[in-house]
Amino acid sequence: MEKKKEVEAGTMLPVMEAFYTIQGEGTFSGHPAYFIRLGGCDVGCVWCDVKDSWEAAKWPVLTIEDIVAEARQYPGRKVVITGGEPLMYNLNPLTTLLKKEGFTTHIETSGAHPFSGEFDWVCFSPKKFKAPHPSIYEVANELKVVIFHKSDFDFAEKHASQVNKACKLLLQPEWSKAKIFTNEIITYAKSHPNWNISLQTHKFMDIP
Ligand SMILES: C[S@@+](CC[C@H](N)C(=O)[O-])C[C@H]1O[C@@H](n2cnc3c(N)ncnc32)[C@H](O)[C@@H]1O
Ligand SMILES: Nc1nc2[nH]cc(C(=O)O)c2c(=O)[nH]1
Ligand code: SF4
Ligand SMILES: [Mg+2]
Repeated sequence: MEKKKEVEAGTMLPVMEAFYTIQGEGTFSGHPAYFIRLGGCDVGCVWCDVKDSWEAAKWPVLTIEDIVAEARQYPGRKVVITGGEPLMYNLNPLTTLLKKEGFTTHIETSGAHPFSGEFDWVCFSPKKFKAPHPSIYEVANELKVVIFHKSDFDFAEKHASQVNKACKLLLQPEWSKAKIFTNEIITYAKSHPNWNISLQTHKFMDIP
């Protein structure tokens, strides 16, 4: 099969980078995990911290067998699929293989494309720049809203009203605005205790 067809089928995927680190954000913050960062994103967040990932064509296209073989080199068995926007791709073949090899599968997504893949943990981080696809709301395990502007608290509540009942609710300061918004987020969580705070702890630790 030619590469383009393989990518459409999800049997080959553009990989910007893959690295073994500590999950810095969300419910699993502090847990060792192997990150697979897929290339390509069409959401266009002004404050995105990996704008380099946006152009899919820049990154090598690898077979899912090679991607999983690399992950197996490390002792951890949690894999986080991120990007870019990983749901631009059919993630069924990659996650099926990861699970067959004994990995627990997590995803970081804006939800802007139809959901695919078999995941143990779904982090849904909706964006104003491209509306989520309806398929994400019932599968999300955590709703992680980045706070960049005052209006993002209302945006967070709007999405909280649409996710499933078990979904955890997290507010994460946008990194460059953290000085301004962290106090507001603390005040908000104390008065709306259904919300918890997520920080990008890997940036404080200066690790990938
Ligand atoms: C780079 S994104 C990749 C996955 C997917 N495209 C998404 O946005 O969820 C990974 C996580 O980082 C968050 N993020 C990106 N830039 C950020 C920033 N400047 N400050 C705080 N969080 C950020 C996103 O909201 C998302 O939860
Ligand atoms: N350590 C670490 N934790 C993370 N959690 C989500 C990340 C992401 O970019 O998806 C990320 C990341 O880039 N590094
Ligand atoms: S959806 Fe994710 S990868 Fe895409 S621009 Fe936004 S933060 Fe960056
Ligand atoms: Mg990151």
